[in-house]
Amino acid sequence: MSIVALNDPSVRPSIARSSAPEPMIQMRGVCKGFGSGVTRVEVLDNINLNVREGEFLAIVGFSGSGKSTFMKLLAGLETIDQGSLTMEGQPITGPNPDRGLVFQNYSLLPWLTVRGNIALSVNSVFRTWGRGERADHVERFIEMVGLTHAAHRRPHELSGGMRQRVSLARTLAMKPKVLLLDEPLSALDAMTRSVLQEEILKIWEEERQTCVMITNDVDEAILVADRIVPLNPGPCASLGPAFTVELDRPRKSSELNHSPVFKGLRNSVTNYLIEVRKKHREQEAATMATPHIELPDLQPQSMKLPHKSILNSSS
Ligand SMILES: Nc1ncnc2c1ncn2[C@@H]1O[C@H](COP(=O)(O)OP(=O)(O)OP(=O)(O)O)[C@@H](O)[C@H]1O
Repeated sequence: MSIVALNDPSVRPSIARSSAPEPMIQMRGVCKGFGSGVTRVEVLDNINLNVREGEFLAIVGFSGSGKSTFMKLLAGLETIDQGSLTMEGQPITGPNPDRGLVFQNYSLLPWLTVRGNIALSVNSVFRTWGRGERADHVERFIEMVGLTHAAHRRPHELSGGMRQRVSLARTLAMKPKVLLLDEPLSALDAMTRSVLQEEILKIWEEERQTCVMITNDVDEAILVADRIVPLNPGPCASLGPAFTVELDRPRKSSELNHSPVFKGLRNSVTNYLIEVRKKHREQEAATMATPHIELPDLQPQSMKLPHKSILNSSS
């Protein structure tokens, strides 16, 4: 396991080496906040990150730290306030089929079947392809996520895990250069989650797309990723040190549990997260501590009014 401090100014970023290939995604000094005036929230602060072509990168962090905001910036659904964010050297200014996003909440069209939902995306991206070619492509991705038997069903006839598979197939079928996975499995039960983790991994091993996955599950991050980067607690969340996952592929969760490398890495990442949260809470407590205020020595006055009889008008 090796650790590279991304935010440590003494560590030279990889772009400084002329022989290094240009990263697929590059973030430099990225800041993002919402609102204005007193309601302004600074969510992300000085984010610096390179994602290499073909790399599987996992971002782990706490709830509310800004993980979805981070992903929306990569997807082009939100724009940065400061810094630079590029893909293949070009600024990311809006959504693009080159960046496919899979959400936690699969937004499938309820009136279309599994096949129809996937075909809709395929038809919109591959307009120049012949009808047969597009249909074959759709079937290939239905098969890839193991839904051939349910291709004719509508979303309400599917389980949560099956819907998430459709969502994944729909995005994969558009052949994005970068796959963005925003906690795609967090709404699923442990068993389904574990099956889908291995499926995502299998598909990624076949396709080797650049992939950025957000997760709050350290074990999941180690199973899938080449590198794990923690997102420190917000507001003003910054990235922590990158942990390299030095485990051979293909990986299986049942086998990893016995690996000393896995256990060591899990301890390192978890300890980092615990420590950073503890520090954050201490800082919060220090800033929220009530200042000692000297009150003036005032004597209470009687607020009693002279006695009056109140007569009921109806009597
Ligand atoms: N459009 C928005 N307008 C105002 N504030 C926002 C907006 N989007 C996010 N925020 C705020 O930014 C902060 C981070 O939100 P975000 O959804 O990115 O966190 P998260 O880490 O994904 O959270 P969770 O794990 O709970 O989904 C929160 O305080 C949230 O209220």
